[in-house]
Amino acid sequence: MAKIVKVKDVLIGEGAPKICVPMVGETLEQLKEEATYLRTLDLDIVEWRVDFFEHVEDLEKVKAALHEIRSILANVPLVFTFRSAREGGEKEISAASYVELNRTVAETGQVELIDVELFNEEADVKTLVEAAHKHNVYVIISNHDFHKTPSKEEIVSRLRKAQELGGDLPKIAVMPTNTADVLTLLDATRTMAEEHADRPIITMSMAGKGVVSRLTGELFGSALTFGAAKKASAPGQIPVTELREILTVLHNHS
Ligand SMILES: O=C1C[C@@](O)(C(=O)O)C[C@@H](O)[C@@H]1O
Repeated sequence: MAKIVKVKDVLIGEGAPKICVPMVGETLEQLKEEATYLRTLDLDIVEWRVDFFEHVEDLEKVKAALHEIRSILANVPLVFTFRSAREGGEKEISAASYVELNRTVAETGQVELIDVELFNEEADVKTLVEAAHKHNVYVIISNHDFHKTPSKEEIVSRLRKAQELGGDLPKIAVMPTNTADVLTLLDATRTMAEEHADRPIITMSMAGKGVVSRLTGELFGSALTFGAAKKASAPGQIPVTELREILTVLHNHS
């Protein structure tokens, strides 16, 4: 893992994993409250999980909400994520709407990163990477399996594909059914980070069994981890204050 991704003042890929906290508000009021609360926490990056937003299919309302969120968050880097229902999110939209939504937001210049799911048409992924990069927006290319943990080879191959497609931060989240699955994810992370990646990667094993993978990224090669504020966006996210303490202990003693 060589290159560092610098997002505003945050260096992803250097030192302890950076902490990203999702916003999951459904209304503009809830989002404003959430953003205000997040400003009081020790975190590095905020993710807007726009699939929770009641007006996600109205681009004007998405842009207006983004404007408000951006002004509250000030200099905190923001990831824009529409997580599809098939990958553990709240809603499903057409491929055309997905591209339009992400392209429009990337063009506003009000987010630093967008999350694009790997399992879209390859041409759509490429279009979004190009559009984002044109506006100096980084791209997380992500994949989620909420039911199982694929083999090590499959995890590495998906991360490599995300890298090949131009993702600045290849990411995968998988569900363990036993502790061996957690080891599979950690081993895949180590192999990808040490042997194939020329950029930071993000991995996690979800739910209770997988919590350890959200803490040990510095050792095994995952550069960013998701923590919860009031409400988690996926199983296994621990409160952000505890997360920072553990990451710091592991950083200072490794
Ligand atoms: O992809 C991810 C990772 C995640 O699913 C997690 O397991 O922490 C949480 C999501 O909000 C985010 O978009």
